[in-house]
Amino acid sequence: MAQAHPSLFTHGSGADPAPVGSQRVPVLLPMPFAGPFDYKAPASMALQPGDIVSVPLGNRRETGVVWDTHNTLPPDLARPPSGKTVADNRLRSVAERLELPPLNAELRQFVDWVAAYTLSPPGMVLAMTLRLHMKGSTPTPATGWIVQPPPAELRLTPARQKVLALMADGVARTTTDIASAAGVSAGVVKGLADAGALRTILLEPERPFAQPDPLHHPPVLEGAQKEAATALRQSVNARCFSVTLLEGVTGSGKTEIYLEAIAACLEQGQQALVLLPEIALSAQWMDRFTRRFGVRPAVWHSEIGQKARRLTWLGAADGSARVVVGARSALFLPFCNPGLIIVDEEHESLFKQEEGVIYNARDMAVLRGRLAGFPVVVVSATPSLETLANAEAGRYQRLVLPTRHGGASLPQTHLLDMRAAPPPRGLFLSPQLVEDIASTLAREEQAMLFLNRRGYAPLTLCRTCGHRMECPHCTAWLVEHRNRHVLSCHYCDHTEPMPAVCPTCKSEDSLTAIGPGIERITEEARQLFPDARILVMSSDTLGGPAATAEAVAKIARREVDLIIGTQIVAKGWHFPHLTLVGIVDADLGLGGADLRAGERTIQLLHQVAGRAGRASTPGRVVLQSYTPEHPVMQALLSGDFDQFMEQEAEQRRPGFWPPYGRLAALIISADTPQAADEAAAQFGRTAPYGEGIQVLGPAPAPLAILRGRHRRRLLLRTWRSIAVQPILHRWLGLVQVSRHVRVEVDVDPVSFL
Ligand SMILES: Nc1ncnc2c1ncn2[C@@H]1O[C@H](COP(=O)(O)OP(=O)(O)OP(=O)(O)O)[C@@H](O)[C@H]1O
Ligand SMILES: [Zn+2]
Repeated sequence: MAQAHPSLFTHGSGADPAPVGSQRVPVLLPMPFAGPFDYKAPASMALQPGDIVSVPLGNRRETGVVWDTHNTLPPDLARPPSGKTVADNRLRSVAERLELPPLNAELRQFVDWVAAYTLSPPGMVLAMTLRLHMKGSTPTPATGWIVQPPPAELRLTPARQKVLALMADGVARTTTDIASAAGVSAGVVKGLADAGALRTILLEPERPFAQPDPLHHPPVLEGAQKEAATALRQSVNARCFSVTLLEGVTGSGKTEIYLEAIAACLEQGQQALVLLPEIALSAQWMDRFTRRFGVRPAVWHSEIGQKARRLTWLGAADGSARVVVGARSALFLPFCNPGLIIVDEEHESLFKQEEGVIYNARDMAVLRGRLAGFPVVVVSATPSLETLANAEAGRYQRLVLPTRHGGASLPQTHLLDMRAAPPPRGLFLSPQLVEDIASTLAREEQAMLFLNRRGYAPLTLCRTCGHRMECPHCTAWLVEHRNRHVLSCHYCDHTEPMPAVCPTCKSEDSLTAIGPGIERITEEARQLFPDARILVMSSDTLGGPAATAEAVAKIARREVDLIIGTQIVAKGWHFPHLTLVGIVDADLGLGGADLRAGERTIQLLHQVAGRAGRASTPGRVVLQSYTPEHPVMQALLSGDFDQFMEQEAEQRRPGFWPPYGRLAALIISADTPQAADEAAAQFGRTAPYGEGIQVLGPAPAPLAILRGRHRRRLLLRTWRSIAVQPILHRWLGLVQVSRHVRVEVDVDPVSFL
């Protein structure tokens, strides 16, 4: 596995002669190299795989992990061997072993597999695991003292005897603690240490995590809930790999039920991880957890701050963080005793990381469970076709909660044909929907309008010359944000002031907003319902978790009448007084050639609809659509999600589209269209072929220019029985691209942009 140091890495101090009794170890660095580098270490360091070490690299010091010398990958995923071995006498030395818990074998294997599956450098996957306090200074953990058998000649003074009596219990203590507890000076402690009667030991790290109590407040379960909870508890108690799909209509108690699986996991002393698609929107979830277990869970996401990251990382590693709830990256925490992973809203595309290591956290959670031998539970009201196919094939167990908890009924759905009853010109809410909102507000119930589009208008057009305002760096229209008087690109950071005249024909007052974003819907709603208390929920208006939590609390306190929001409002919120959900543009998302456009639309709209009528008052959902005959609209109307998914399956099966076949995308990007075309053509010429193997493209990506880079795509499609990784390895090996061309590999693509 280990590969040669490029000469770059052996300059500087040069190689020291290998001392007798030194050990040769591969060290994986959190960087995009093809594999670990060999280093040498004095045998006295006694390095083991998993130890976190500091090593020289060029003239820097880097933190890495002693890696395994043997290959842990299955043949399908194995990489072609790389590099040659460096001679012993040219090896550089490991500088030190850091006082951090080692990465266990299960995690190292997981890193290797994820790297191999996604065709990423293993160091980049390791970086996700190490990403904590490694940058900058390593923390110096507190050290203390512990007794060891004293040498025979130890001189025993009364002060020393006091210390030894205190320390006889074997508990480690700091110098200060010993001095004050034994009533002696610090010098006495030092004297005993120098005499060999005490030795230093690392003190246990801080334990900031209170222990969740599985018996704190268990729910009363009946019927299907009880059966599902029992089945989940059995899976957890079996302590072996399994995957269970927990499927249930919105408001059926899925969260409540998987908390029971966590309780079972806690009861047997293991750790549980819960992955949520958007942890910043989890205020209500945290409260539920706290009610159930008496304490808050450990939290992991990109915005928790250095200290919290470090503590959670160490808590995962030493087992003191018993339950971690996090975004997808939490999957790479070094759990010492994992017993369960829950993937809530498993169908969410947010589980797919689209940059750096391109991976799907749901699928990799299943992999981690398989490698380490513990159960994984995937949860959804509208499972992905991938998961349904796994359930159908018997690979996943399937548990179903068919009804809402507490006798609440599912909302009634009404489909408004916008062709027959259009809104007034320039407006977007149809008379019927307006009437529904008015009567809901009159009953002092809450209503919600959903439109998955930020800003005021998605397109600004010159009425005189037809010029469209586009991003100078992307193939995308600029979105008007009227509150801020700017046009902004939703794919890059570009923002510009709203121009007064058309940039092309210089006409004044000719630029027109086309189509609605939620700002525009809000404007319309304010005119229609001047007395309503309106709350806008989008990432533009909610600055972060605290603001979101406050907004949610306001809704719960009934200080809001009408909620207007983007997909943020679709999340698992429980708003008991919300009885009407209006979907402004149900067709949005169905355009384009995305394989999963229909599936994704139904999942999103079903989830939004599920916010209505969750308590005693029944809910109502109004869908505004210009294509009411579309199968997605019909399925939303009938509520027959299963039937819709069966139709989806029938459409994908014959062409070997996932989940009945495999896909991998190559995304080629370059500074100029020529360079991109040239590289893409090379991949086209060397494209793999054979029975069950097909390559589509090269073709310009729908986002043909992104952040100034020109993008081309190729799509490899194979039969399910054919692994794409070896094909991709061979293919990538055939093409030499220039340094300015970037090739990204996306195995199991979710986005086709
Ligand atoms: N057995 C139970 N005892 C008491 N309350 C329950 C029980 N089951 C569910 N609930 C309550 O019913 C509401 C809906 O449950 P929950 O949020 O778990 O459903 P869900 O299926 O996860 O919903 P969604 O998919 O819409 O997020 C919650 O307020 C929850 O606390
Ligand atoms: Zn842009």
